[in-house]
Amino acid sequence: MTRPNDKSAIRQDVLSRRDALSEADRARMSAAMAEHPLPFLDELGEGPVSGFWPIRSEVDPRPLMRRLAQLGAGLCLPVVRETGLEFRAYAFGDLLDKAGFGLSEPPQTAPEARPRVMLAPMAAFDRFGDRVGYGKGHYDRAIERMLADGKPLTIVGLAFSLQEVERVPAEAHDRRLDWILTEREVIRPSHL
Ligand SMILES: Nc1nc2c(c(=O)[nH]1)N(C=O)[C@@H](CNc1ccc(C(=O)N[C@@H](CCC(=O)O)C(=O)O)cc1)CN2
Ligand SMILES: Nc1ncnc2c1ncn2[C@@H]1O[C@H](COP(=O)(O)OP(=O)(O)OP(=O)(O)O)[C@@H](O)[C@H]1O
Repeated sequence: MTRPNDKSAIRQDVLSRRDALSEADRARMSAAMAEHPLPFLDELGEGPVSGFWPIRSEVDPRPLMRRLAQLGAGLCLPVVRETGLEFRAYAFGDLLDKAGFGLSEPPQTAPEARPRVMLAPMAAFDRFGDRVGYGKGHYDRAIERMLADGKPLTIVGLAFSLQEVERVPAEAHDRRLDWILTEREVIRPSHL
């Protein structure tokens, strides 16, 4: 049996571990994460990559986003709306709006985008490809909505290796990750 509380206990535990990292360590590990051979390069020609603008002690996906942009990928970022997450185009240098929780988001004038590859923030993850987010179900619902158009979506979870747990109590609505990137490795989840 999986109760929602299992996830919040894991979230709290792992986030306090992540908060204990120094800013210098986070920067070093975020840079290392961008240096791996990337298994989803073929998909880059098919549509934009959604990144995110880091908050608090999150992994910083921007070194990886820069590399992807240099490889020719278009980028987009999430925007929180009443109706759920929306993705809007972003290029380095564009201005972002400040939003709640320390978020930075593209303005409503930026064109809407449907990512082909999604870099997903995670509070915790396991090797089976299950993730825990901030508990709002934003990403779970956005993934559901995107897949409804029948087109492919490659979901890549990003986190520091110390955010790995033995097993996330996954629920029916959770979509598994295709890849996981940490500062140490590229993980192909074993979908058991
Ligand atoms: N960088 C980044 N951008 C993102 C997300 C994310 O996880 N990371 N999101 C992913 O969905 C969406 C924003 N969702 C968020 C939902 C809740 C909180 C938040 O901080 N909530 C509570 C509790 C957090 C906690 O457990 O520590 C709070 O601050 O009180 C932040 C972002 C879209 N953009
Ligand atoms: N596809 C979905 N459709 C409807 N409700 C959903 C869906 N996905 C998640 N939810 C609801 O959202 C809430 C949070 O879900 P969950 O605990 O899985 O969030 P999370 O994985 O931590 O967050 P996130 O996906 O935002 O990173 C739950 O109450 C869940 O029922």
